[in-house]
Amino acid sequence: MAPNITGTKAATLTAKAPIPPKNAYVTFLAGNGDYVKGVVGLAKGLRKVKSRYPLVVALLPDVPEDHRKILVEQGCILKEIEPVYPPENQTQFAMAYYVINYSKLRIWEFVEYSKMIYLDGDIQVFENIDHLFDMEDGYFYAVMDCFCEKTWSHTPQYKIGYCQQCPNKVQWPSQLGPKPPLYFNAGMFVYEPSLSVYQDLLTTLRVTPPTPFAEQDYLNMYFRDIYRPIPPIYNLVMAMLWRHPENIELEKAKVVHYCAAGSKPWRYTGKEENMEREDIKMLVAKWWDIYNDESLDLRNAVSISEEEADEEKQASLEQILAGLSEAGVVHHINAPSAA
Ligand SMILES: O=c1ccn([C@@H]2O[C@H](COP(=O)(O)OP(=O)(O)O)[C@@H](O)[C@H]2O)c(=O)[nH]1
Ligand SMILES: OC[C@H]1O[C@H](O[C@@H]2[C@@H](O)[C@H](O)[C@@H](O)[C@H](O)[C@@H]2O)[C@H](O)[C@@H](O)[C@H]1O
Ligand SMILES: [Mn+2]
Repeated sequence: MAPNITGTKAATLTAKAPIPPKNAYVTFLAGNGDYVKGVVGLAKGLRKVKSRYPLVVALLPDVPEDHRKILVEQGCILKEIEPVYPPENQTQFAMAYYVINYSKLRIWEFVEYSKMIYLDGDIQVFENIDHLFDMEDGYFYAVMDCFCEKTWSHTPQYKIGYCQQCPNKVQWPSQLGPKPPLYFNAGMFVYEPSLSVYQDLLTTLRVTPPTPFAEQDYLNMYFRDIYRPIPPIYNLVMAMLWRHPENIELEKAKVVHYCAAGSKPWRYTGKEENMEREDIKMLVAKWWDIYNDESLDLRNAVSISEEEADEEKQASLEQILAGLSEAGVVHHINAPSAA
């Protein structure tokens, strides 16, 4: 017969301790190519900045076993997802491979996490951004994109030279209708997983004609009413360096997005337009410094932190003993047995 517990004891027993919010970073990996290097670099970069949260990798079934093993060894949490395809279409995507990027939508299903920061695999985090998880709930946070690269030549804004990064340089002509709403780069965003939003994203996608920037266009349309721009230091869209240098303070960039043509560090040749710039060479070298830093591999980072913990324990023990002897307390430490 269970004891009859009443009053405050019952209340304390039944009152559940508030469940702390579970946050995580998440990235997306598809194919058996070299983007896995981007994800390894990202995992090591987050470790270097001592982020408190894990990196989840949403990966397509075509990611091979050896790549998965490498990611697990770097401490990533792997979650296999099924691809998401847009409705039948004749769209000319800005890059043909963008069609697989609709699969990013699966990350709204990761409801074991209360808030997540999505980062493309071609992104590196050079300073801790954990504080972004503390921003007000209920909004979609991301950095504004730029319309000046050739990849935008299909758009009216490109054709008239309008860009949201310098809205007063070329006025938006009223005959083209309302000015385009603020538009974010979908390589980095702060969002809250939700099954109802996830279902609605997939349902709405079925009746939304695809457009050149694939899921980036779609996410901009879908979250347009709750989108809140955050400063470019949280997603330096590389082309900003030559398109809008007046909006960029490179030394303050906490997150760098290697999205300009030819800037992927693991494929960098320096031959494409703008790739011979000193700032690009510096950013690519910074990415490789982290990727090649073996002390940031999980297997080494753990042993180093264990060593540091032992050293700290030893130091605090010596401090306590010093304090005791100052107070005249004689203490005996059994010498380790000679055996
Ligand atoms: O073959 C590919 C292409 C893309 N991606 C993932 O999809 C993201 C978006 O593609 P990408 O960054 O190349 O687009 P960009 O930002 O350069 O336009 C990448 O960062 C990767 O996380 C991938 O894993 N394998
Ligand atoms: O699938 C569409 C992609 O669109 C975006 O790519 C960039 C890239 O194309 C640059 O070259 C452009 O200059 C930039 O504007 C554009 O946003 C996202 O970074 C990527 O994560 C993904 O959403
Ligand atoms: Mn990218």
